[in-house]
Amino acid sequence: MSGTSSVLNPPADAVAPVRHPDAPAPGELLGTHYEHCFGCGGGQEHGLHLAARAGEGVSVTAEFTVRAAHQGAPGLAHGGILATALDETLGSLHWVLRTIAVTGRLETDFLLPVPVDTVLYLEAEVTAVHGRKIYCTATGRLGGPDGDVAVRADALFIEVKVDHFIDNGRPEEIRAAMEDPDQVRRARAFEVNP
Ligand SMILES: CCCCCCCCCCCCCC(=O)SCCNC(=O)CCNC(=O)[C@H](O)C(C)(C)COP(=O)(O)OP(=O)(O)OC[C@H]1O[C@@H](n2cnc3c(N)ncnc32)[C@H](O)[C@@H]1OP(=O)(O)O
Repeated sequence: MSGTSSVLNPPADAVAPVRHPDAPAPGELLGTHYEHCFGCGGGQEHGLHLAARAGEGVSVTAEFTVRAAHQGAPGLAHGGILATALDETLGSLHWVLRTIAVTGRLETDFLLPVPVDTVLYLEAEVTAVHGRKIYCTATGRLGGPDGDVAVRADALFIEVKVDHFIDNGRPEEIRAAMEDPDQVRRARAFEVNP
């Protein structure tokens, strides 16, 4: 889209993304990557509780119901919350790539106001990969998966090793996550499966 920074345009030698052979089947619910994640975790009372599903190719779909706790203007979703919903949906793509990655850059367009109690129907896909750089795009629609686009984003995610979290996270949470065998198994599986 015009207005998107040139750093979000994949270089000429970028390659098409490849769906990992062990990616969840299209339609499968992805679940949370971390119980206390504000985007998808069940342990965050006012979090987004965003539910994402694997899509075809290297894509995902997700739904987010805007609640009163997510307001900016009266009765309307806060823009930062909508950016978070886009970021979380884009982050879910990495279940399909089976790569751990973090957001390096996220550029968002806010096209329509999003009222409290509405469902935002989100969709994201990886468009290209260049080394550790993962180029992706997302939309959020109102009224249904084919409804009007209310928000959209282009983003660059950067692949990292699990050490990114171990080295930079707060020791209490890292220790708790590392004591959760499911969390460790999941993180390691992402690292060892090319
Ligand atoms: C316990 C385990 C749990 C696991 C849970 C899974 C969590 C999932 C969470 C999901 C939650 C939802 C998601 C979230 O919210 S993720 C949370 C929000 N994001 C972050 O916290 C990331 C913070 N940033 C960093 O840690 C570093 O800057 C990273 C790791 C991103 C890069 O630093 P690193 O030292 O590693 O790499 P590099 O600097 O050599 O750069 C490498 C290449 O990338 C290019 N580049 C970099 N940045 C930008 C930029 N801004 N624009 C354009 N380009 C950029 C750079 O030019 C270079 O290109 P090239 O020279 O190679 O061509």
